[in-house]
Amino acid sequence: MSASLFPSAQTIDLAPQPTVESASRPAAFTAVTVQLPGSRDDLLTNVPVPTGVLSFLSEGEGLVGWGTYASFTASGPDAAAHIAAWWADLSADLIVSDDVGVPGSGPIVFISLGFDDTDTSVALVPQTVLGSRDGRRFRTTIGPATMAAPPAQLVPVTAPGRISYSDAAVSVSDYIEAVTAGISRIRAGELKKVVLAHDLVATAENVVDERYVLSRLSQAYPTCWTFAVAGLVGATPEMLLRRRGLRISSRVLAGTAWSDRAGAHTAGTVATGLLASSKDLAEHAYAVDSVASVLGAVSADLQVPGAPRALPLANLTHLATDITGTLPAESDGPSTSALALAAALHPSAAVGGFPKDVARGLIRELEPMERGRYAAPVGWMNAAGEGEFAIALRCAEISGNTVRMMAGCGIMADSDPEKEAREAQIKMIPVRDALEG
Ligand SMILES: C=C(O[C@@H]1C=C(C(=O)O)C=C[C@H]1O)C(=O)O
Repeated sequence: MSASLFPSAQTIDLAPQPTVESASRPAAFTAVTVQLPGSRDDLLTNVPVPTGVLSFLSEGEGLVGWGTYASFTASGPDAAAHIAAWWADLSADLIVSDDVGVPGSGPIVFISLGFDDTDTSVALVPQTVLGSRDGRRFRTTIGPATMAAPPAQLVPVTAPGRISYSDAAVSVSDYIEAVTAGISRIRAGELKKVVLAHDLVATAENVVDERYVLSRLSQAYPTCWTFAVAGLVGATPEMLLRRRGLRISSRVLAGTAWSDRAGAHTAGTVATGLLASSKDLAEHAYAVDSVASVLGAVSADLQVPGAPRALPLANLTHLATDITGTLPAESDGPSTSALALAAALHPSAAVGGFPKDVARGLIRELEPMERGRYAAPVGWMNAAGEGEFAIALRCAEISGNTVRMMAGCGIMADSDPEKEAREAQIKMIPVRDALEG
């Protein structure tokens, strides 16, 4: 965990304070966004610090940030609501100047929620954000009105060096046992689907430079969202909730196949098999229904495709459904912010199971590890409640030389435990490859 930045408080911090000392707090805090000259260089190459990096990037567009203007942690069932209230207060106090006016310009907060009520959720307002949207570059600086944009003293990126792996809380054989138990419970009629995960620790020779991992992830998985918040770093293919103006969308994934033969994904055979797999289609349908039922309650025109498509990534192929809708202007408010909607969707059946509460209980019982912020919403939001929250997958918690990876699979009545264990291994490849360079 990002222990240096965020002590793992198990209680809600009810009196959050900006990290700037209130005694020395000047009268005005500003968020100033300026347009920068057009540039095609990778945003990550501009991040001056090796750790505490903030990132939310896809196809070269998005946001990176560093420095802490303010931070907040919370846990419990209302963690997201506490973060939302904190952010509303904090952003209301900022004097904003934004000549750019694109998604992500102006003041923003990066948020990474905890998976379960006992896991700590983190919110962080950076001092500096660099953004790229629709070909436009911008920089936002948040701080005292008198503060100039801090000069970026770029610390050179370093490689992690030799990597060794060891079991973490749930080894592969423990995982196979847990999946076997999950299958029995499904067959006994307790639930229909449960998503079970396990972890693996990589130890690097050197302190891990988050930029090294992020750059490699974004190059290998350009269509995924390369994210970093408080040491949780990954490249996820799954968008839980995006909100722009009143438009909302979600990319639901569940159902996975791969080939051990290089290049087989693009050949289409994996996709064809996946689209014909009744196990994967049923697993996918639970995930789609779990998202559509929540968003259908807030959007009268929700569009849900009748069948999934295949989404090939470099290491595997998923079944994917893109859902879109519009929020009614008259009922818009804090309950329909991107964060509130992401929290209401979490955990979707893509990472929890069905029925939701039974699956959550079974995960606690069969998975003897803390998910922390793995498999929970991660992203950013502005003061108007627009933003993007992906599901934190294909990721790891980085702390010093230690990198804890987590990955899991949707378990159904007809799952094969050995195959699910193999799938979880394949889902760890993105971070392993990024570390090994
Ligand atoms: C749980 C993970 O991935 C999820 C599970 C999937 C599956 O079981 O087919 C597919 C995509 C994700 O929704 C993970 O990557 O750890």
